[in-house]
Amino acid sequence: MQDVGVGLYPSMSLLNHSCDPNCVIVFEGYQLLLHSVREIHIGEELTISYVETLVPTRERQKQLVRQYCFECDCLLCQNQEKDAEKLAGEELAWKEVKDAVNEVRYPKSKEEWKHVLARCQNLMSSHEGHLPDTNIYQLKMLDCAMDACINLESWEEALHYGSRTLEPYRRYYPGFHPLRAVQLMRVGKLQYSQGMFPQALETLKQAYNIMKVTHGTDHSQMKVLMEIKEECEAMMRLQ
Ligand SMILES: C[S@@+](CC[C@H](N)C(=O)[O-])C[C@H]1O[C@@H](n2cnc3c(N)ncnc32)[C@H](O)[C@@H]1O
Repeated sequence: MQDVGVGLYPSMSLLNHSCDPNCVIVFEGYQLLLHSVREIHIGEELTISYVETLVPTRERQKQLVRQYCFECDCLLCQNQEKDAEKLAGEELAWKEVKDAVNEVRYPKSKEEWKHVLARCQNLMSSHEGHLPDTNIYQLKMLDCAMDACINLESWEEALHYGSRTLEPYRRYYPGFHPLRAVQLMRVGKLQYSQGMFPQALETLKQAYNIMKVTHGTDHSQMKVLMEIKEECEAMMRLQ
């Protein structure tokens, strides 16, 4: 798996969509990089996902029709795998969480982040036991709470929310997925910040194994990842 040789493809805009694609596109500054995420046979079509694959089949399909005017009939759309799990829990609860998460606009100040965090904390405590972390709206809220805590420099609480996202990320972004690599890296950094060096190293190694495929070893994010990994190893040698 490697750089797909974009030279063969005159333009990335020629790539068709699959909800289970064999390639991903990642940014490097203003550059777009195309990487294969599984073995591709000669003559096989290269595909990317045009939409966030986390959302259930019906929503992905609606978005593809609305934005790209076609109906997807990939295998994932046909078997609707994981849809039930993605919407597990009480419907009234996840609909409230979905609305709340969709309302969040990127906060511009600490006060706004505090407000976002308080909203997430209230929702999580009122729906405790009614929504599993595998529900995608609960998952989005955990991500949102993690972002808020990072912006408010509440590292321990950020790690609490981030750790809870890892298992759902593993289920919903299997194989090599850039979002899972970045999430593992974020959680690994938080573990490092809390002095949890062996755990951080393990998480960062998982991030590395995915990122070398999705981003490539020369990517700037990979260099940042290697630096933290090395710092972590140094701290472990000192202990
Ligand atoms: C960015 S273009 C992709 C290249 C396009 N197929 C071409 O030959 O120029 C996006 C358009 O390709 C078509 N397309 C992409 N993926 C598709 C898929 N999985 N099934 C059907 N049509 C698709 C849709 O018409 C969509 O609006």
